[in-house]
Amino acid sequence: MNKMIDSCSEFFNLEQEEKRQYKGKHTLDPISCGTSVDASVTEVLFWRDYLRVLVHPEFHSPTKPSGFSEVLAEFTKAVRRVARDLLGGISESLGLDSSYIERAMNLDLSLQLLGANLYPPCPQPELAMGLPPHTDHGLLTVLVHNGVNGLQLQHKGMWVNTNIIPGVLFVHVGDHLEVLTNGKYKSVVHRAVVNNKSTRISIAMPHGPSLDTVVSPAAELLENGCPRANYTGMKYKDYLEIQHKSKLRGKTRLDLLKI
Ligand SMILES: O=C(O)CCC(=O)C(=O)O
Ligand SMILES: [Fe+2]
Repeated sequence: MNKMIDSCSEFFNLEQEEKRQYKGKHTLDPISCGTSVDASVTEVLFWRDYLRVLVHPEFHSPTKPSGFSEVLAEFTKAVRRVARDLLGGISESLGLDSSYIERAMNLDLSLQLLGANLYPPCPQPELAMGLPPHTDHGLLTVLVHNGVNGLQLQHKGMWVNTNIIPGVLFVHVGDHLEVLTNGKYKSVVHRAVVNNKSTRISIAMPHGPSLDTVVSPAAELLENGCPRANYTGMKYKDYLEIQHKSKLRGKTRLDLLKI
């Protein structure tokens, strides 16, 4: 985990020239990096550099810094194993077979992303935001950071600071687990704030279904006592396209699927 954080730090320290080749424009570009969120759709800038890499089902990696791709490959595999185990446990918690989500979401071809964020110290942190309030699109996101806090979760209308112990994997629920479970699991609205002392690095790894899976509430969950589906189905890939074009704000994209 520390090796992955160090490698991301080295990537962010590369010369602009070397990073320029990764100026991705489309949501499924294998590698993209830049500043803020996506300057083409967001007029407000955020205090953040990012690197976004598609790591599964096809593995991609920047070629520099040296050793990056080996560290990323190992991290990708280890984190995917954790996410799959958790999804097995979540299936059971819903009274379903432990392999239910794995099969229904076609996890052998699951979309897994590396989302690395760098938040440098900000002279006026009260006037800036690292990442605006949003939910993640996948089933689960596994997050680690370099020990500098900054992630806040929305709970009952209030922002709650997280205090993530270094070395711990922090996991939150994404939009598609909310849809699949018909709202039994709720995706978490979160944001990243910045500070004026230390650089923060976070690595978020969203795990989704396969791109062509149409996700709708599991029929098995609608049979017993829950009379109707609260969400319409949508292909995961189409949802990602919509998300890419919209401004990051709270749960607005999930509202599109609510019946
Ligand atoms: O930096 C953080 O803690 C949050 C990152 C995040 O929410 C994301 O990359 O989706
Ligand atoms: Fe997020």
